[in-house]
Amino acid sequence: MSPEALPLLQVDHLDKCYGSILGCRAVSFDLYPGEVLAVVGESGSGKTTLLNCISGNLEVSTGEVRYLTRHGQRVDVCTLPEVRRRYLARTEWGIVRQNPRDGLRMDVSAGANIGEPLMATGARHYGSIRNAAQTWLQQIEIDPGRMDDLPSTFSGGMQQRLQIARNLVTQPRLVLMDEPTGGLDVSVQARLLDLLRRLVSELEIAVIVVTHDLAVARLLAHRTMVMWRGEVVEAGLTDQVLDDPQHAYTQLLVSSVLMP
Ligand SMILES: Nc1ncnc2c1ncn2[C@@H]1O[C@H](COP(=O)(O)OP(=O)(O)OP(=O)(O)O)[C@@H](O)[C@H]1O
Repeated sequence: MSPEALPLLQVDHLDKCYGSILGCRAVSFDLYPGEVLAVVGESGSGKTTLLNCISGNLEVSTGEVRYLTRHGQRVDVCTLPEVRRRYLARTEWGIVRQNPRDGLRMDVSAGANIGEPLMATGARHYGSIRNAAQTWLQQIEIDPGRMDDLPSTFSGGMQQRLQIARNLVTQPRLVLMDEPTGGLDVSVQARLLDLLRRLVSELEIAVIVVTHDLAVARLLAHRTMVMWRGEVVEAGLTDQVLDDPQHAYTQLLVSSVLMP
């Protein structure tokens, strides 16, 4: 991350209410190119609401989400016409969902799951698409010999790695991840986290990762933001937030992990 870089994303006083229910309130932060931000907090604290507002999948109540495109144009995701938002989602963003089945096409092969986003961004040469799929399968430690197998024949951890490859193959600039290791065995989680850490740093992607697992924040994120009841109660460098929490809720969150 270069010190003079402009923020890739600027979230400014974002509020989201579902009728009378608060989703999130007054959320503001900047995210720089190549930076990984963890959003942590208990269930119902507003993490997914925030992520969905940032991706434009959920209409905000008030506030702005400004994104700097590859072409140097700053756009407000909240007011961007649907067609332009879809274009950005296809060409500049990735979204990794907790359940790989929500982020994969289960009725096409593993290779096609990786090849499709490439085709959607203009790749046409069958041989090079297949080569790229093969290289990515190797990257995510899946035997390229399984290229023509359906994702349903893969384990949960393999499916999640495939979803990650499907999202990263187009070299997005911003990836949003919602509990990417949730629902996996601890040993599978550790392997996935290692892989994510390597890929994110090699490809210099900016990431917002929503998690209730502080170990995920510790391993992946440069900065961590703590949410409680829809609001950000603490934010800073991950080590600082987790080793020296200032807010009572963060202290509780950190100490509850330390308890046997
Ligand atoms: N579609 C909806 N309609 C009404 N209220 C909602 C809706 N989605 C979320 N909420 C409410 O918004 C608040 C924040 O929920 P959100 O799902 O963003 O939290 P979260 O931190 O992501 O929780 P989890 O970790 O369980 O996914 C909660 O009170 C929730 O009940």
